[in-house]
Amino acid sequence: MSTYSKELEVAELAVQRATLLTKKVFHEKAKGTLSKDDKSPVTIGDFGAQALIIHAIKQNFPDDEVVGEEEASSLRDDHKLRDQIWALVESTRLADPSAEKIIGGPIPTVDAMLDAIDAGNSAGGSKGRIWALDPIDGTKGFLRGGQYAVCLALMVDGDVKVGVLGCPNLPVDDSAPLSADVGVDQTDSDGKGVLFSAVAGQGATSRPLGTAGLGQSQPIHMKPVKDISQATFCESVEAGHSSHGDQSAIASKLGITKQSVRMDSQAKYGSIARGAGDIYLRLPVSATYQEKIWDHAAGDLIVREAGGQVTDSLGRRLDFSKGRTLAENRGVVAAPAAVHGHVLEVVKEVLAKK
Ligand SMILES: Nc1ncnc2c1ncn2[C@@H]1O[C@H](COP(=O)(O)OS(=O)(=O)O)[C@@H](OP(=O)(O)O)[C@H]1O
Ligand SMILES: [Mg+2]
Ligand SMILES: [Mg+2]
Ligand SMILES: [Mg+2]
Repeated sequence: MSTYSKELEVAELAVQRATLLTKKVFHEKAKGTLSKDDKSPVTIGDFGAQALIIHAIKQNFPDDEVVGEEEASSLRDDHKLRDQIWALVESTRLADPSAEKIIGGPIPTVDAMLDAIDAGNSAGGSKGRIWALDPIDGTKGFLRGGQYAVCLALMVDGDVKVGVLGCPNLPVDDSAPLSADVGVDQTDSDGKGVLFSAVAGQGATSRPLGTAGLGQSQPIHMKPVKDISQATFCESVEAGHSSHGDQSAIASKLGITKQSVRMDSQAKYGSIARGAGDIYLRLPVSATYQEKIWDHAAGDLIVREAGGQVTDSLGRRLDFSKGRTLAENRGVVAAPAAVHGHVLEVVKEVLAKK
């Protein structure tokens, strides 16, 4: 058995099961949305997916810790919302009973569900086995009908070893070109749904995120960039999450005339890892915001294992060992390894002029 094969299997199946739940909510008009203290949204889909994934981790690796985005305090008082989530969680099973068993079967009780959500409270850090979980990355995209991703990564002593991204609204086909509207008015109908995975030192793969079971996996690679002016660059939809102005200045300095592709979530990392896009730029808007580890851990590994390089805007590798945030990093620059240095020079030039 190769290293981390059990962790990869559990992570892939747990993410697949969680996407079955998020897909149900995606099609509901009422998504049980709450506004968190930082004013960002959370839905019954985020809570349910976090419960299912942490349950799968704890059944298989009881001593592992989890840094999960969500926590259950608001549900402990709001029984209506809690029961809505419980109904979803209870009704979400993998089609294959043996696969369902691998990820721990059903959650036994509503209290066990709340406890599973709250088990995502690890402080993170540089020691031991810690999973980083974003049950729905791009919640705003999820609510808008755009892209979103269910994201899970295992870190060992602060290094990402396994990364999985479930992207229900991206095309299955790795060779499908990135359409300019990939981030808006999306569906998860036929031909949609892809699961990206990587294990450190073992490459990156994609496979269909089928509802009946995971499809065959195949290796993915970033596209060699012959002429950077022809590159496709990806960025956030929300102007408050990354600086569209800086990113457009960087693109034009690189000679890129093509419109950027805007989409929510780590679907951006998956899209460049399989060569549908080339570059992901996330330049900081605020001097104080610290990126969260669950927004980057899986994508960082998948891009690097597909032949890319990922650093912050100062050229430092993303450091997942500093706790729940990337406290020592500023922004993200992800590109094929061969052109990353060039892109980074331009990033530094543009930021220096500010
Ligand atoms: N101010 C600020 N700056 C940078 N990033 C922020 C900020 N506020 C929130 N977030 C996080 O952005 C996550 C979604 O990032 P995306 O790249 O998908 O952004 S976007 O929604 O397309 O704009 C989003 O993840 P989810 O909450 O999982 O959706 C947030 O963790
Ligand atoms: Mg959020
Ligand atoms: Mg997120
Ligand atoms: Mg999230």
